[in-house]
Amino acid sequence: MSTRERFQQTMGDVRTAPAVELRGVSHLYGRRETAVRALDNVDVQFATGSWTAVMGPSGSGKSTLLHCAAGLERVTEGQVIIAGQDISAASDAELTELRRGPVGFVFQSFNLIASLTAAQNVAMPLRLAGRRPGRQEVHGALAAVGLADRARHRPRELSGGQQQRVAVARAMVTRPAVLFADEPTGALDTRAARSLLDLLRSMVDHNGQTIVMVTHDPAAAATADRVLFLRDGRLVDRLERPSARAVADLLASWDA
Ligand SMILES: Nc1ncnc2c1ncn2[C@@H]1O[C@H](COP(=O)(O)OP(=O)(O)OP(=O)(O)O)[C@@H](O)[C@H]1O
Repeated sequence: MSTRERFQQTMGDVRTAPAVELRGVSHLYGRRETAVRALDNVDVQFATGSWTAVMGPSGSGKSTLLHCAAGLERVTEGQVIIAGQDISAASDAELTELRRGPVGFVFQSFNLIASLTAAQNVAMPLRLAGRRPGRQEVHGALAAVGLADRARHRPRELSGGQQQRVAVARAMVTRPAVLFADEPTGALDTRAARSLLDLLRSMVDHNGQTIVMVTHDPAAAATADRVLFLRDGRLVDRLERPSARAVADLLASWDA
């Protein structure tokens, strides 16, 4: 194989490499007899430019999976590889760096700072990383979520759906390789939820964003490319390009 062919093959591998990979990941909370095995030997890959929904009963380990995959929680066993970097052995300082760069997080409760404007909230991750936020950068992130005209508004002057869009802009301003979302539509009404899901869909389709999202809502899960089902800390099922009906049927079959 020529050098050029080898180079092209390597570039192909880089492009098709998963954005996040969990290898044999287990996570225990507590110690000895009181320990809870929240994740049990999970192997999964999240392809670059794909959107995965994670579902399962309460306590099945969904948030733990998200937190371990994002480097917010250290795994007890196994490896987590984000953007080609094994973070399992990363130092606390390296994990902090990771949270300021390759990973973005959106929570159910928005978590915006009430006293700051939308633009100041979006600028916060850049400031925390020691950077002086550029006006274009911050306003570009707000414009991308359809809120260019709300930059000076404070969270209480925005609807729930708009606040969650600000949270998405804040997560995206550092251009993370992966956006993790924990019940992002959980506090929104049906219309605001739909609009947020459409925004996430277009980020995947038009920008090649990778998204991993925990949800209880079959309609939200059906907007993703793939749904993974967790039970007792194990991946027990998956659906590709699911309909809301298929997701709801599978959930119902577990309760039966
Ligand atoms: N900090 C903690 N200390 C001890 N046990 C914990 C802790 N966090 C979670 N657990 C336990 O780990 C298991 C998985 O919890 P996790 O929050 O990941 O579930 P989940 O599927 O996200 O649940 P829910 O849908 O209710 O949010 C549960 O049994 C839970 O009680």
